[in-house]
Amino acid sequence: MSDALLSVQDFSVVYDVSPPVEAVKGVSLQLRRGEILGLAGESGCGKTTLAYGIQRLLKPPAVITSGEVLFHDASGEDIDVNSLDPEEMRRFRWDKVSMVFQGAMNALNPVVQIGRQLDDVFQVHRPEMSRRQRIAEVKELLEIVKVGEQRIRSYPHELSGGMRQRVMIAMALALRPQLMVMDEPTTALDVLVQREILKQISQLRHEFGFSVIFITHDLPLLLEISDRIAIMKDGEIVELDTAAHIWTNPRDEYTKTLLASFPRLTGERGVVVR
Ligand SMILES: Nc1ncnc2c1ncn2[C@@H]1O[C@H](COP(=O)(O)OP(=O)(O)OP(=O)(O)O)[C@@H](O)[C@H]1O
Repeated sequence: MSDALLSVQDFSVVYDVSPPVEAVKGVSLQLRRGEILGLAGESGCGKTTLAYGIQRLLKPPAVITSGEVLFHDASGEDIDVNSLDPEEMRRFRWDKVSMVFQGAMNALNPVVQIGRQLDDVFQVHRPEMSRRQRIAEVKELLEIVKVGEQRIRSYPHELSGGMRQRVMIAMALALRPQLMVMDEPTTALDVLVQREILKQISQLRHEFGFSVIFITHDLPLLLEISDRIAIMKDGEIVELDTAAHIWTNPRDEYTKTLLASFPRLTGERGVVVR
């Protein structure tokens, strides 16, 4: 596929405990450049293990037992993620991929102004930038995520939960990654704030061209935001299709069960403009 960003082939992860847990079993998928791929499925089906595993973020007792992960870099180079040494892996994670975790907004340092925390990202990873350039970038980022540059000197506690999560998204965007992995990024927020943020993520990926892997057990939410959705069950992807097809024409029995477990309030799909 010419517009693929990530190709995952026969990827398996086992937690080496007694008895061993086969958390991800022979998963293959391709993520396209600029798309939002939703990863859905009930708790424990392996979503997080898969998303972390393809970035090699898992720790023992997790063992990757099979699989290839190829990152098709914007430069044209194909990067075999499994073959990177620790230093290359560290740089790969910062330069190409970024993560937004559930409750990430609580990860901000409470005693440091948010502008300063964003500035730190550039100081560490773009040491060649001048102070003036960094401040300009930080202000721009705060504008992009609609926090507003006037908040540059705010402390986290002076911001709402939604605003803090936007700051975390700004941080994830800072180095212009090609892939953003979001693990239940808006779960802790109320529904309206959540929608606003999702809408913005969707617009930003058009603007900046990054792809998103969006993990949640909230299938209705995924139907709104995703281009395609992978449904996981017991470590396997049982169906992968466009959000429209999953909604109107689910083929797998488990997908149907999952859809039926959510009330259909409006009968229509989609509040978020994709
Ligand atoms: N450190 C661990 N040791 C042993 N088993 C684990 C470990 N971490 C996860 N598992 C098991 O691996 C399976 C997949 O877990 P995973 O967290 O990837 O699922 P998930 O779909 O992301 O769930 P959730 O939505 O609850 O986060 C589960 O059966 C879980 O119990």
